[in-house]
Amino acid sequence: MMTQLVLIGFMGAGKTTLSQALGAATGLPVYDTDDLVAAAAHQTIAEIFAAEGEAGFRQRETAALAEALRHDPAIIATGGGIVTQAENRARLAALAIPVVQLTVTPAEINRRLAGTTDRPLFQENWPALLAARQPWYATSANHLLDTTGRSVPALVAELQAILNEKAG
Ligand SMILES: Nc1ncnc2c1ncn2[C@@H]1O[C@H](COP(=O)(O)OP(=O)(O)OP(=O)(O)O)[C@@H](O)[C@H]1O
Ligand SMILES: O=C(O)C1=C[C@@H](O)[C@@H](O)[C@H](O)C1
Ligand SMILES: [Mg+2]
Repeated sequence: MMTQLVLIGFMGAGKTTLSQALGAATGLPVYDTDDLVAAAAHQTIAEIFAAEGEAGFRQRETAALAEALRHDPAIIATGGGIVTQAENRARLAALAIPVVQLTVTPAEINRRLAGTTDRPLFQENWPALLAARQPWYATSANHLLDTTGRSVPALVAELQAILNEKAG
């Protein structure tokens, strides 16, 4: 049986946080493409960007998504830029499992990520990135979940309902 769920969305939308909380609530294993990339490279994401540029990181990330999807059951958190690659968008759009786009307002992204330095692209003109990616998240996902002002437990309950919908 397919028990998989993928979380996509912009930096700070809560993909990592909610994947961990959903994994804890369900006992399902969690795979985060950012962690898979860092583990395979034995480097942090910032180090990979510095050494290989964004292009090198994207190649590694595309491989990590394919790897994560080989696991079942699996709760899969992606990096915020997974949809920048046409190959990943096509892969996600073709999945017969829940692909949930997490959204959050720009003001709340700022609040959540203020002071962080571990996301190289958050240090740049991220509102322009968000605008460019918006249509790609939409075409890659089959569920939408707004996280703005909502607690992690409430959001986990929504994700569990999406998983159960699929199972039922
Ligand atoms: N529902 C929420 N309410 C308040 N804060 C949240 C919520 N979800 C996540 N956060 C906080 O926002 C920050 C970013 O969350 P997280 O790392 O899960 O985002 P992400 O979507 O995985 O980002 P990235 O694309 O960079 O991996 C964390 O400090 C986290 O605690
Ligand atoms: O939105 C992005 O492009 C990124 C998001 C993070 O999850 C990391 O994958 C990395 O910092 C790039
Ligand atoms: Mg994350």
